[in-house]
Amino acid sequence: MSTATNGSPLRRHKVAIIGSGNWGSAIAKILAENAAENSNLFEPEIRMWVFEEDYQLPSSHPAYNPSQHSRPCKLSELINELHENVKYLPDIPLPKNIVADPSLLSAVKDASLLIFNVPHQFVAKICDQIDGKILPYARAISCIKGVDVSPQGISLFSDYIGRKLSIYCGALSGANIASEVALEKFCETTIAYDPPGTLTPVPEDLPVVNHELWKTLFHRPYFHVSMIHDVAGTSLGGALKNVIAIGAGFVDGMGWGDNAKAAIMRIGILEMRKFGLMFFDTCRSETFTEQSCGVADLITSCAGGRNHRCAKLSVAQGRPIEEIEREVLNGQKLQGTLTAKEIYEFLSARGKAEEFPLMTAVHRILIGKEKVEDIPQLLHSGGKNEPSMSLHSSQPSYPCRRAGRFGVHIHQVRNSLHIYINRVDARRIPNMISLAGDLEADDPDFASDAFWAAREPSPAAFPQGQEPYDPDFGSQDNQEEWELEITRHDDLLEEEEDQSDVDDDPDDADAAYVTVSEADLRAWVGQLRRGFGAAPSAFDRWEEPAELHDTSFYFQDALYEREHGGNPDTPFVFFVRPTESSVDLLRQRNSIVLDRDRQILFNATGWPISEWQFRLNELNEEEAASHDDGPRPQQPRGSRGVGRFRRDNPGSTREGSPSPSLEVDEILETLQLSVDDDLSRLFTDGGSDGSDEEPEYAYAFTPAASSSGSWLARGSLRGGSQGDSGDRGQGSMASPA
Ligand SMILES: NC(=O)C1=CN([C@@H]2O[C@H](COP(=O)(O)OP(=O)(O)OC[C@H]3O[C@@H](n4cnc5c(N)ncnc54)[C@H](O)[C@@H]3O)[C@@H](O)[C@H]2O)C=CC1
Ligand SMILES: O=C(CO)COP(=O)(O)O
Repeated sequence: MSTATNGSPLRRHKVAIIGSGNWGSAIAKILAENAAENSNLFEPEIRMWVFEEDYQLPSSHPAYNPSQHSRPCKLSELINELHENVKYLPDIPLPKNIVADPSLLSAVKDASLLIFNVPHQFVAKICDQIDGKILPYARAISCIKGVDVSPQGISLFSDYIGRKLSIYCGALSGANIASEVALEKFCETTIAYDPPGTLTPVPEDLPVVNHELWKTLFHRPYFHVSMIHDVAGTSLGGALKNVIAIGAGFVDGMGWGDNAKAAIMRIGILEMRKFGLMFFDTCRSETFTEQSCGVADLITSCAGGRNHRCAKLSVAQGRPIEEIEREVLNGQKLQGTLTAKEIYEFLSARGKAEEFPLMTAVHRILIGKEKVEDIPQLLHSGGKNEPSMSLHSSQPSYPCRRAGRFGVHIHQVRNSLHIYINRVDARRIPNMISLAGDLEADDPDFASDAFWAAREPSPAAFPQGQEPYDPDFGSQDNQEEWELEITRHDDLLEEEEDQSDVDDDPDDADAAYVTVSEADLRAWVGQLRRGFGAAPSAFDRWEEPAELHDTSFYFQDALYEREHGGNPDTPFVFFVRPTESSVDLLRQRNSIVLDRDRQILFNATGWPISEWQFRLNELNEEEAASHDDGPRPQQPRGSRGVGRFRRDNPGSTREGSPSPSLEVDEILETLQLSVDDDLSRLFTDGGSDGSDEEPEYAYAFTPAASSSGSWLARGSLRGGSQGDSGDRGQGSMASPA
């Protein structure tokens, strides 16, 4: 690592905040205070992007100067002159190291830490503007309370931002009414940050971006930060409570009193949690019940938030909420009205609106389809729609398939869940071990630190506590399997009676038996999936993501996707030996990276990893079948060339060795894929440097829709020529030796 002689990194992070509304300005104040106090880590100046507008400073303002302020001035100029956001956060002095910048591009230029803090309806446009204009190794936090809903499904703004800009974005959310925070009244907040291991590395001369760094940037004596990993739960808490707060405002507007509001809040938190667990399989139940971003934010928002206030006034005065918003908020924006609509449309499209009676009622009242007076009836369904956590569903079951070389296999045997996982795969799953350690253990050995210590990969494998890319991944040495058998609490008795039926092996030192609550089980399965790179945008395809079935979870997803037709635009990239620069480009292009043995190294596509595994297994099977119905012959490493394909003769001309492993043109045809021209620039001719090394071919597929012809780029990458391995911090991907 490049450091000064005293061991400190050579450079400091430059922080930019995108947004300068009520919360944007309050957060900018916090950032500026902490940047000034931690000048070893951060450049003191905080750039704050201001959506420019003219503002007439009131003559009552103490700094009003008739020669300057008699006419409307640019808001950014007023902020820089008066060190106060006179429109969106009046009467709060801002630190002088905040620089208001009306140019978005100039505000984000050279910033390695980006804080997004705008009303959610403006995010897409902002991302469009800065796409490709930010540092590739930037890391971000979204303070936005909303969700991104499109016809394809729902995703978190943190994910949206990350995907759009090819960076990683975590989330900050909490019980944080901006005006109170700005007055430095004590509160708590939650920051969720859980980056994958495949990002463009943060340069070594900058401080490592981890939980500690984010905490240093945000924590204040009056603003207590709790760092967690559950980005979905954190973001959803902030987004969904806005809808519930409108419901609370309705009943307050009716004057129904505190009991009624408590009922709304109780049902609200259950619906929020149910929504999170149903549609986001990394979501943890306790994020809603234990964190500031969950129940605490719901309480404060139902008491003093803008959504609550405007809904209450709207009912009390019998006027549309939009009118009240314009009248009382002076340009600030409600998030709950739009979120209510988005959530309703999302649920309706999936036939789930009835299962969320409160959120549904709020939206239908807002659009005039129901009456506030009818809220009690709308919520009462004889318990039918009470948010519940049933594990059983009417999902079809699919035949179980073995995940084979792809590491994890999850299989239900009677009432328990068997997870087979190899050691290297386990390493790739952040927190898997600590998560398992958290579970209530049935077996004292399993619970013991020694059990896990014996299995924990060496700390060297986790620089700065992060998971690295493992160049040995897939090698024979690392195929040792663990078997974890997980049993639900409520099935324990039954299970005990039936022990003889359970497929276990008490002599197997790597087998462990855990009793797990349903919430933990869901979270854990989510964690497993996410560890394998399942893109969050795929979550909406899993109607009941963590249901137990007599089948493998992975293939259920894959089959579900297949049955529903899939997406012809889904990219498919098959690639060998990633280098840092190529990985970077492939990430930007929604690609998946495989190694020579078709092990998935990372997945930056919108498809769940399961889909890839499914396809790859199919390929393996087809391939095996095409070899005298026997197993695929093992090729020495580096020799698994697949033949050469030329653009001028689409998908048919081959030279060099015939393909022992893959009929690429058939795949292209079957999957209706073509190759992205741009990707071909990644590849150089293997062996042209005179080395003896076998060229390692790269296969890059992108959707046919993006290109008129169907052809394949061919190239090879030479391993180990990429210089900096960048094996530090989250997001590093070491160059193969
Ligand atoms: N205000 C609060 O107490 C809290 C707000 N939040 C969340 O923070 C996010 C940002 O909210 P606030 O800072 O309060 O914003 P705000 O409600 O003060 O909204 C006004 C902001 O939107 C900007 N704006 C208006 N039109 C725009 C456009 N076309 N493009 C881009 N920007 C435009 C304005 O310049 C101003 O900065 C929201 O998601 C909100 O839910 C989170 C915690 C507390
Ligand atoms: O999120 C908030 C408090 O945590 C503020 O909510 P409102 O947008 O309803 O004011």
